[in-house]
Amino acid sequence: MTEAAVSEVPSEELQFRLDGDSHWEAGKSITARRMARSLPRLVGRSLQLVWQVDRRSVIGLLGCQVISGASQGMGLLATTGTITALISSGDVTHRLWSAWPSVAVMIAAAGVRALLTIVVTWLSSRLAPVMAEEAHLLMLEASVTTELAAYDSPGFGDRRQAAERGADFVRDLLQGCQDLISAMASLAAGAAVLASVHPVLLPLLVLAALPQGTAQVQSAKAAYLAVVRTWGQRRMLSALRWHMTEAHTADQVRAGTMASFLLSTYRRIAERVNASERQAAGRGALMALLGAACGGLASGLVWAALVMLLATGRISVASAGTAVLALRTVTSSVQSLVAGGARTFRIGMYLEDWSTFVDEAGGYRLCRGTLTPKDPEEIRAENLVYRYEGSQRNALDGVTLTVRRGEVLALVGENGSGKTTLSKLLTGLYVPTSGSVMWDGVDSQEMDPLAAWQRVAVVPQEYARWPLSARENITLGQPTPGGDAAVWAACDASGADDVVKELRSGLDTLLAREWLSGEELSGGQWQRIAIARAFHRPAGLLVLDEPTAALDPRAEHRIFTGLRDLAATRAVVLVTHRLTNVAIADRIIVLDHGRIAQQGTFDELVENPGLFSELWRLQNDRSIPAERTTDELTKHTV
Ligand SMILES: Nc1ncnc2c1ncn2[C@@H]1O[C@H](COP(=O)(O)OP(=O)(O)OP(=O)(O)O)[C@@H](O)[C@H]1O
Repeated sequence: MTEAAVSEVPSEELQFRLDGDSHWEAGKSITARRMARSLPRLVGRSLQLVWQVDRRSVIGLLGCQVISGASQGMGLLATTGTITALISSGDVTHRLWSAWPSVAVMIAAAGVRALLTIVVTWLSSRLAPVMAEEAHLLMLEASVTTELAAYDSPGFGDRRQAAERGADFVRDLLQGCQDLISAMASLAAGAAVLASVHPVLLPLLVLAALPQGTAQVQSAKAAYLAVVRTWGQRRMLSALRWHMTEAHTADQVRAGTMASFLLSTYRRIAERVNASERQAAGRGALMALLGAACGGLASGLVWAALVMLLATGRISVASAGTAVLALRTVTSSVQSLVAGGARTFRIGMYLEDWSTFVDEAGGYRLCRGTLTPKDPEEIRAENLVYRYEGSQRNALDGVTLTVRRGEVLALVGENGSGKTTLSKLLTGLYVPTSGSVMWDGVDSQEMDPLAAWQRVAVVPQEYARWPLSARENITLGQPTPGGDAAVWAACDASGADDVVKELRSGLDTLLAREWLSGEELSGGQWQRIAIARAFHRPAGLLVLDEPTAALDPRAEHRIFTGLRDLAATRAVVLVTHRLTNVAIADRIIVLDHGRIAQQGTFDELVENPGLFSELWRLQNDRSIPAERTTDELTKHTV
């Protein structure tokens, strides 16, 4: 695409923002007060997480912080004793002897704090990775228990991505909480000492911290919003990175000489993301400047108050000395508190995304019935309507059909006519928008979905190439009582036996050459493994969606000659464009724009005029090659 062509693209297309994306709006409405209210809950949630994995370390951490705060208070109080002894009358030796106990307390307090800091660092570094892993696991758990339809929903990807980022931040939250607790402990110790010197000093100090606190919270919010605003663009960058570096597109990037186009597209999007971040950084710096100016003025007021108190004789010189030290402690703890609070506020926003996703599974938690189905004898679709979320039209519109055990039902039709969607509804992967799918009279929505899917075996158009052993690729980690004999039987029926026998360690061979020095298979060999996977599954409903697209004629023939035997104990739904293959089916359903256009046996459909016979004629039209004579073909071959 040329630069001129790019500039004509509507700007909303370049945002990669989805319809129904409420994240941005939600982000904008975050207020410091709302966050302050939800922070204790989020901190509680993280503590609960860490409590589950290592409660002894949590108790240790909290204990260390309390003791550290107490020893800091003792050290500060001992300062008054030290100064009083040093400035009292008498000879130097006597004054030093009187100061000694207070000095000993100060040294001991500093020693204890130094030791505790090391223990806290050790405990935190043990806990942080465990917490992060646990947070990711909870998120993965939520992801795999969503309805499949979630993945068709605008906004779900955003929520999942936000939750993933939140899970990354859980580790930082621990550090944030540590800093907060430690700052609070120091503050409490310093504040107690300061209040004992004179009660007016403390409120003045809190006042001095407020402008900086507000500024930091505002710049944290601006930084968060900059990330949310560019969410879609970041996702596009990540997709481009994936496509530019992974093996599955490496040949096309090269053969299509796409490298410079992809790099310039990446650079252009990255620039937009950077611009947004720069804007947020500028806003943050301005806020910090304002906060520091106001905070500086207020701090000056505190010091002036201290001087006034000393000058008017309201506090002694020793107390003033203590107050100076306490003020420094309290000032630095208030600053840590404000900075830590703002950081935790920012982390909290990400954590809110994670927490909401984990609680609600992105709004798509599987929530159907509890009935445990058996292998179905009969599956009936009644007036089935399905519309993908965000789509303007129905993918299926009023489909009624029945498929029984022992039967092969073929679904044919042009691209986009609804075959795959229908097969996903029959297996209970999708629930209908209206109408019903009944397994032996039980509505698919009333069945326990996991129990129902155990009764289903699917060869999808795009099958997974799991980076696992050949055996696990076939059993999907669920071996049957038949063990390896059952695996070999499935391989035999699918033609995967020839593939597995060639592998260096047979079924034990790792099929992940690219990453893990295993062996790699060709496209057709992978498809044989995918078919073996479905044949191995003891399921009453077998769905084959273009199962032989990558197979050679011998392998394809083997599959279709064995299919009737497989159908003896199963209901088989076959989706294919190769109409010669559907001759094997007992019944053929022809779909057109989501509706049933025709149905019948192969012979009936071929003989009667209609969509099927038209497609059949086109597929068997030899007129194009027939125009070239055998001589011509031979000439080309030579
Ligand atoms: N995830 C999705 N989100 C929105 N619309 C979708 C989605 N998947 C499919 N569709 C739409 O639903 C309709 C039916 O698609 P489906 O995949 O069922 O067709 P198909 O007959 O299997 O096509 P093909 O022969 O190309 O595999 C199409 O118009 C398609 O655009």
